[in-house]
Amino acid sequence: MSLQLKVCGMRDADNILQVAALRPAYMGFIFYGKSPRFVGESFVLPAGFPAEIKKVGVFVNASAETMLATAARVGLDALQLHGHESVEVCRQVKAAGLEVIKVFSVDDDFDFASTEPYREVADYFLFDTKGKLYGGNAQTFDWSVLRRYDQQVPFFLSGGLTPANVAGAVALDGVNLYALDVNSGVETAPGKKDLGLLQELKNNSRL
Ligand SMILES: O=C(O)c1ccccc1NCC(=O)[C@H](O)[C@H](O)COP(=O)(O)O
Repeated sequence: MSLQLKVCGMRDADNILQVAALRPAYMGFIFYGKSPRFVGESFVLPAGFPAEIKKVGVFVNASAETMLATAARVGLDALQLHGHESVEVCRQVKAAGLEVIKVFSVDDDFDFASTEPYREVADYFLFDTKGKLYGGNAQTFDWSVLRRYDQQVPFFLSGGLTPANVAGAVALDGVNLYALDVNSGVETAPGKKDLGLLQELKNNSRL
């Protein structure tokens, strides 16, 4: 399986369709009211959104009921759980037929054993940089810690990816890397992706 790309934190209809034309495998929409990229309560996808791009709802400590209602209304394919969601919440999401991407905030001392309870209920893990915010911290972590991860669940790598550093992420070998997740590193303002930066990131990563 070749490395996949997820573009996260999309919001505006025109920008969504422009980025969709570059065909990332996943696009993420943030349903967390305290994020500067919050899509709002009545978000809908613009007409013409390509069916082959997986639509990911990003949530922080929301109830399974709330998330599943949003997923059904918007037509989401996957949920990215960015808070302290329990294994049971992940199980309910998976049982509803959605992909589960469980997020872990990583620093030098991160203990990958904390992911183990989630391995039966997560399709993917997402390793993001531990920072002040739940997500969108625009900082990388030391990717060499990923060598300590030896489980079967494939992961998204996230946190501070930019056109300048993405080649280093692609070059990580011997780790169970499934996809790269980009956000603020290709923005001109929160939620607004720059097509030139995104194309540069794609060129530099050959994604
Ligand atoms: O981006 C946000 O504002 C955000 C807020 C709360 C939870 C998650 C959020 N983003 C989710 C993502 O998947 C980001 O792509 C990820 O955190 C990396 O962001 P960045 O460091 O800006 O590339």
